[in-house]
Amino acid sequence: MDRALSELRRGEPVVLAGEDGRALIVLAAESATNQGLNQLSSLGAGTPSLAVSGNRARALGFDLPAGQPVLLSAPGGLTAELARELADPTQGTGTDRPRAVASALSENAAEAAATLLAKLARLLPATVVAPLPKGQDAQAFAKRHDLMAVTAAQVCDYRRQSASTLYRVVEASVPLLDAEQTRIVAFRPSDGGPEHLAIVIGEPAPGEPVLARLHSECFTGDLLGSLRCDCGPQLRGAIQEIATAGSGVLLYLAQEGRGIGLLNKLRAYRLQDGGLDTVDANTALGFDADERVYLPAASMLKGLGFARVRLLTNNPDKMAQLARWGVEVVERVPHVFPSNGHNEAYLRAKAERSGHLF
Ligand SMILES: Nc1nc2c(ncn2[C@@H]2O[C@H](COP(=O)(O)OP(=O)(O)OP(=O)(O)O)[C@@H](O)[C@H]2O)c(=O)[nH]1
Ligand SMILES: [Zn+2]
Repeated sequence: MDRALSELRRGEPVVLAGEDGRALIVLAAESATNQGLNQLSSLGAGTPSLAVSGNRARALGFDLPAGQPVLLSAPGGLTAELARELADPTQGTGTDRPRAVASALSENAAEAAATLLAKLARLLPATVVAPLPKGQDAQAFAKRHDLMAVTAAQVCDYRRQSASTLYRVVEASVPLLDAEQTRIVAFRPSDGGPEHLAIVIGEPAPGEPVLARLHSECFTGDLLGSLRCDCGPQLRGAIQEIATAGSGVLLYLAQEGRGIGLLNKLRAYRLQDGGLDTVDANTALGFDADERVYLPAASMLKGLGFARVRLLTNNPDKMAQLARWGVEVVERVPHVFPSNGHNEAYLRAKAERSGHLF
């Protein structure tokens, strides 16, 4: 899977065997070149089309269900430029919709796995796809053409699989300005995927409910002090609050931009500057409003000996997901900071559209 993700990022095709018995040759729309599309045409059995999420299709103006994958075909032929424009609302003129014809696919179509594969590669959820010639075995075809091959089952199971293989790599003492008695415990999945950190302050007693904060990475807010969001104050505020309480743990989770990745978050910011709120910007790009998964967080907490938490959060989804993955949230501790003159609309959207409890 990780090799397939990196192939997609490099603009190389990957073979994907669907649950529906069909197999596709897949290119990520945002890294596709015309040379790649030609290669797809000559390898595949049909004209390449663009697979997008239902959210992206709706943003393009097609009246189709949000949750289903959609196939866009271009009557005049799909070029790399058109694929990118259809995939990326921050590119092009926004007048491409009439140049594409949309058809909704079933939820378990191989194209849905192709979209998820692009998301896992931290790319826009849109792929150029061509069906494998009839009667071809996906593995044998990939081997013959020196391509990576994955199955839809591997794609759909990737996050769970990755979280279940997280292991402790190293632990070191790192005194912090606001919490001198701090250690960082680093976790890595066995496939070499994203690493997550547990920042353990003081000596929380295993078995007792631990004061915990799940913090999703925010390069702009955490490191640069961006005023567009509330992440910086929430990060430092959590460290201070845990230190004041005596002990606790902050998980620093590698899921930037609510799981869409930093570059896509910057794309979402462009759309927000054009008038969309934080939720609509995500869906216009083709993502869900929130793509985060807290299974790695639950695995890390349990790995550290904590099955019960007092959770610093305003986000009900964090509590629901932790409970689902076997960590009991015995109490929610509100984690609210004053707005700063730039993030009012963002905070309002969190409360009104994402159900945050302010
Ligand atoms: N896609 C997207 N992500 C954003 C935006 N603003 C902030 N983020 C990301 O949102 C996440 C915020 O994470 P958290 O503070 O842990 O979560 P939260 O949902 O705000 O929940 P609580 O703070 O626990 O109440 C970080 O990954 C940020 O990078 C935005 O406009 N778009
Ligand atoms: Zn932020």
